[in-house]
Amino acid sequence: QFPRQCATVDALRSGECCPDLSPVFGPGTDRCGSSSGRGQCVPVIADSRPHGPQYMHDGQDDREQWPLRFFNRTCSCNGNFSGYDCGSCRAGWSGAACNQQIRTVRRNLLDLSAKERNDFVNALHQAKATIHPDIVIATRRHEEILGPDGNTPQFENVSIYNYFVWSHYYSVRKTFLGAGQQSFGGVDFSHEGPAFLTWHRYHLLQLERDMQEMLQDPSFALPYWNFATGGNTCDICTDDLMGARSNFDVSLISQNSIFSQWRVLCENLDDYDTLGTICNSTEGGPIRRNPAGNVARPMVQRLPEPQDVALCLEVGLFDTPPFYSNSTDSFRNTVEGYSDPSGKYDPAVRSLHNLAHLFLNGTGGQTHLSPNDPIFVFLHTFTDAVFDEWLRRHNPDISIYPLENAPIGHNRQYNMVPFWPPVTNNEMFATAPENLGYSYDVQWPSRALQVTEIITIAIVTALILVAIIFAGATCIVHARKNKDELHQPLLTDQYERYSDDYDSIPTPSQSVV
Ligand SMILES: O=C1C=c2cc(C(=O)O)[nH]c2=CC1=O
Repeated sequence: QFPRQCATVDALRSGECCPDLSPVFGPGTDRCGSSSGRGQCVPVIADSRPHGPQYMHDGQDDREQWPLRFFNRTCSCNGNFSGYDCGSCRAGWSGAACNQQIRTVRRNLLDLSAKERNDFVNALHQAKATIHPDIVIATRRHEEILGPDGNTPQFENVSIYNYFVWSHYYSVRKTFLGAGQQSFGGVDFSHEGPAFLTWHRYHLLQLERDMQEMLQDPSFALPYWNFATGGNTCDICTDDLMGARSNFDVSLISQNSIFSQWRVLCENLDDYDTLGTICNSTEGGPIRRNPAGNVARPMVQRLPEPQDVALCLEVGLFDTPPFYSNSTDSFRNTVEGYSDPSGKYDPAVRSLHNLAHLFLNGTGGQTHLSPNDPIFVFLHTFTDAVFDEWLRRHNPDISIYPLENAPIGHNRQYNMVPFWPPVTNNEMFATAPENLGYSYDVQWPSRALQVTEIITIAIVTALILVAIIFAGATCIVHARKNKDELHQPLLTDQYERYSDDYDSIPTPSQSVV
């Protein structure tokens, strides 16, 4: 969440987090890379527009108006420069001057070669074991952040992958309302609202960026898992990818997979919620996963169908009031999985993203823990691919993203919790290839016709056939009539001539005797 340089008593007391980039002339001489024109230290802008009625404990949570409870000054970087000290580049740019455009391609995990699979799994494992070079995590709420003596900042180192896990936990944690009081769970800064898609997009970008730096490979891209197979097996749960099932315990990962050695973060929810502490970097038990194994909920024993993706891409509105998990005809609520795939809200439904989580039935199915299972990364890159395809097809104006009255954390200009430097939902609401430097290599399913559509098409086709037959018959009748009319003058002539002749024949009375 915060740069190591800012996890100090001085920085926390001053509220300023503007680290030096390369302070050759002493501390404070190159804040935000100002000496090379990369950026400057500015006041933080935090969203103060009203949020929705779901949260009613204003004043009691450090995540309100993020990140003002901790810092009110930050670096603002110029041009393509980016990062907490303006020492890195905006997504999609690289090079010392951040003027080289890059475009990475996120591919289907199943399309990776044996070597690519091996390299990728090793890279993830390296991220699990490598201390994040820049970021440390808070282990106490702001009230206790300087420690019992007021002089010991309560921050810890965390690995690159565990930071990914921790940031998700921090965004969904309950609001602590005081010792002996029940913590408030009706708050979620990354789910059940319009920021679901923008938040998870940035979450992935941050992991991808951290891994690119760790590997010194700007072309490194996270693959995706196309979970919409309609099947009841996890096709990426093989030992060369996410790990097969253990032969000894149905809910563990096979020992042939490196992921069987991973240990999870943020398990002790009850402690955090009753003591008012925050998950730290201490790891606990193994990843649990039992795909399709939830016998108590048959509905989550199958993955979403390809058709579900095709249908949800047709939902035209990004989100609808109340911008929550009961929104209907909302693309966001549909792909998140609280509506049926055509967009109709139904409290009994779990579809798409939610269904894929619940299908995993273990660590990956519990919101405070789910990123501990690396499948989370690929489940979410696919969800992000659907979001990007929706943006491409519908080309929405940003004005459709609610500015206010969305659940707390979800307004358009809200800084996403707990990312640093501050980044708004707004900034992630744009097509990825053009604005963020990555694209997806996906074949989208075309939508199968529904029964009502087949009936409508049959009726219209029948009507058209009847019309054609009727028109044909009318033509024939007209043609015959025309033909008759063509012949008629001759007959008339004849008749007239005949009549003339007839007229000219003297009647008996006229006969000259
Ligand atoms: O990790 C997650 C787990 C989830 C479970 C549901 C549900 O619908 O019950 N939703 C989830 C979202 C997650 O991110």
